[in-house]
Amino acid sequence: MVKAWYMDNDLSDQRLEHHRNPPEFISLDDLYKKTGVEYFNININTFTTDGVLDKIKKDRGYTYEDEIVCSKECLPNYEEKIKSFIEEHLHTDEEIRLVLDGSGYFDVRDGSDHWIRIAVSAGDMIVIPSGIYHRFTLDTNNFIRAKRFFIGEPVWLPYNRPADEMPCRKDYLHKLEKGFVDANINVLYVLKFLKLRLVKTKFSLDMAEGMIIFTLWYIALAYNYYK
Ligand SMILES: CSCCC(=O)/C(O)=C/O
Ligand SMILES: [Fe+2]
Ligand code: NI
Repeated sequence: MVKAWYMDNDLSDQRLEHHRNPPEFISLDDLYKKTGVEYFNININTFTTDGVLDKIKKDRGYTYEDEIVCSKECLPNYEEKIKSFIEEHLHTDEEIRLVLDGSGYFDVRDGSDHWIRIAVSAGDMIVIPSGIYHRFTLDTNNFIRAKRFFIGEPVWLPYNRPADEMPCRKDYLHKLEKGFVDANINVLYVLKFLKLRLVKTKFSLDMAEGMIIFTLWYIALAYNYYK
């Protein structure tokens, strides 16, 4: 089960946990609010048939998938790859991983540039937004097997920090400033308010529902246009 915490500033072996003293854990809600990192819990025993992963893939347009195994035996150019994963970097696209076996740490920077460590193991699926500075390391088990997803043709290229002038970085900072959750909460408040008003003005519940679906559709269109 995933856990996330703020890291200490100790630069020794990155495969260790690196808790602060005392430890400062962070909930998945706060992780999303502070970084935009999303989390899904997937049942790895049933995911090929239960439809949960299929729905996520369909909703989010993940058209490509493959598997990566990080271990000395299985990863070509192991030392080099492990070194590049732990370098602080960003990508122009989301980094989407579903852990099937083993474990590891994804570290992401929050808005104040502090490292948050996300400990992932089997069943943990995380979506790291494009433009966020992050890194990956194996833990002391030295093994992880994960699915990688992508929208369209995969681009794995990391851009090491500093990459502050990249459009995806500016875009990410803009989203961070606006607040990852506030936008969703605002929409929910608007819809709740709308439903109350419509029902109060003697609209039938069905018509109110219809108006809300129309509003949602309109908001989605506007969002896609302006994002
Ligand atoms: C478990 S996936 C290996 C790490 C990786 O692919 C990546 O891009 C880290 O930033
Ligand atoms: Fe990455
Ligand atoms: Ni990467």
